Amino acid sequence: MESQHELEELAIKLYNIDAIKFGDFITKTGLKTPVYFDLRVIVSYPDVMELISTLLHVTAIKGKDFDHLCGVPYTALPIATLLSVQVKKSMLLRRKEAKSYGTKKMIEGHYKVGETCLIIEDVITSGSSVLETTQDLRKEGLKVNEAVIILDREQGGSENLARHEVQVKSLFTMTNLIEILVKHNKINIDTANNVHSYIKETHAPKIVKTQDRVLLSYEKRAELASNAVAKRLLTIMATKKTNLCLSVDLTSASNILDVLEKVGEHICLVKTHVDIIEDFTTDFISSLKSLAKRFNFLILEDRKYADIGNTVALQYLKGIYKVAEWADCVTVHSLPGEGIIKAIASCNGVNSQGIFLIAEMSSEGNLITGDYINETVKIAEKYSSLLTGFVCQNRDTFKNPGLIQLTPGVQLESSKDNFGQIYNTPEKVMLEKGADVVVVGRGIIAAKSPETEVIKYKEALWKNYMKRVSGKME
Ligand SMILES: O=c1ccn([C@@H]2O[C@H](COP(=O)(O)O)[C@@H](O)[C@H]2O)c(=O)[nH]1
Repeated sequence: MESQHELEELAIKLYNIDAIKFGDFITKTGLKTPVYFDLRVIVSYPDVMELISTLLHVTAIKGKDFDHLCGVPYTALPIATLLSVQVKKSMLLRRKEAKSYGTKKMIEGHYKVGETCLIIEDVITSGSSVLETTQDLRKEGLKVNEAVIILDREQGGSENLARHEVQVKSLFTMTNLIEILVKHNKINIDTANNVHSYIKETHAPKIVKTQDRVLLSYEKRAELASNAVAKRLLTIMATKKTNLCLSVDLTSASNILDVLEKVGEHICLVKTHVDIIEDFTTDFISSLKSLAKRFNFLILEDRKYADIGNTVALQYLKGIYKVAEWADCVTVHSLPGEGIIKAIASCNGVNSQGIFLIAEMSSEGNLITGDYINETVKIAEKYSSLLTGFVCQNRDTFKNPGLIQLTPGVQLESSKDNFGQIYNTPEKVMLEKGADVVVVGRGIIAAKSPETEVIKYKEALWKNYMKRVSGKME
């Protein structure tokens, strides 16, 4: 097979069936793009499906030694099926949600620990979907080191995956696909140049070189995040221009809703301790969720789970609070080990999931040691697509720019409360301590006018965020 000729034929077919569109589009993470790929339509075109699987076979798979194939759900599933038949290798199916009955398996099919699995995907941008599938397969003891892709958007996906030891081989990069379309007069040179500039602006090697996460903008960090909640939170922060999380540590449901009504437009996240509410009802949750939707903020239940996995799964799903049904994310101690993360992950499908792992605490005399912090970060690296970030106090605690540093213990003046809570200023946590999202509780809710106070915090935090991303830190 003359693969260049066939590749060009495929590019033209994809254009003709509207799998490639040019214009002004918004990506899943809320960013603008001049080109959009929708490869879901290919299932309606058997000739395109056949050409794709033949090309993937000939140019990317032939000669590779592997035991199984696994398509990233959903678009790549039929392609993986065709390939499995063509190359006579077994296929594995990764569920997006664990079954709620029976085996609760994430991976279907027959396999043995230590066997290798090749991943098949249609398009990669940040590489997060490939990474999620990789991590689920690795959890089962399978070896995953390669992914075969139809199109690499050249926005950092292959570099991110390489950092997780997954090598990417693609049929097209966005650059060569555009060249083919120009060559065959499908698009003009202006459209092509527009896409080239976009690739230059958004290509991630620049980002990868700048290892210091605190110098990157929240928009860029959203692209690098592999956890869906981290992506949403960073996008909200960038859109609303706020990195303030309000800790509504109030015991009356109506007081919580009143405060949120007044300050909702200024926050990106609300942090609850649901078990301190004396008049908790499911109506309260409905009102909380509708405020979150109206003002575009996420909900973090600061439950600080710390038991064995099985108990934590029950605490998260059951009881009167049913946290999994309404919280976008929860806080979790690393003390019991990685089982606690697996337990929360096994409950998925109930709500979009995020976990903030507690690496450090703001209280004086806490017992967390340097070794404990290092081991906590190691767990996080293993499960980075399940983690939204860390609750921590220092910029050196972790490096991964796709994770978020949530820092409590903040008031406008440095001080302490009567029980050892240590407060740093917005300037200090943003410029010295590396905070991304800053938690403020009593500084706002105990103020005479929370609606005035919230603006002071929001502005002080944002001013210092701008300072650090513009490189104007002293
Ligand atoms: O290390 C930690 C972890 C969590 N918190 C929580 O944050 C708020 C802080 O409230 P303030 O009124 O601003 O002190 C509170 O809900 C804590 O449970 C923390 O302070 N430190």
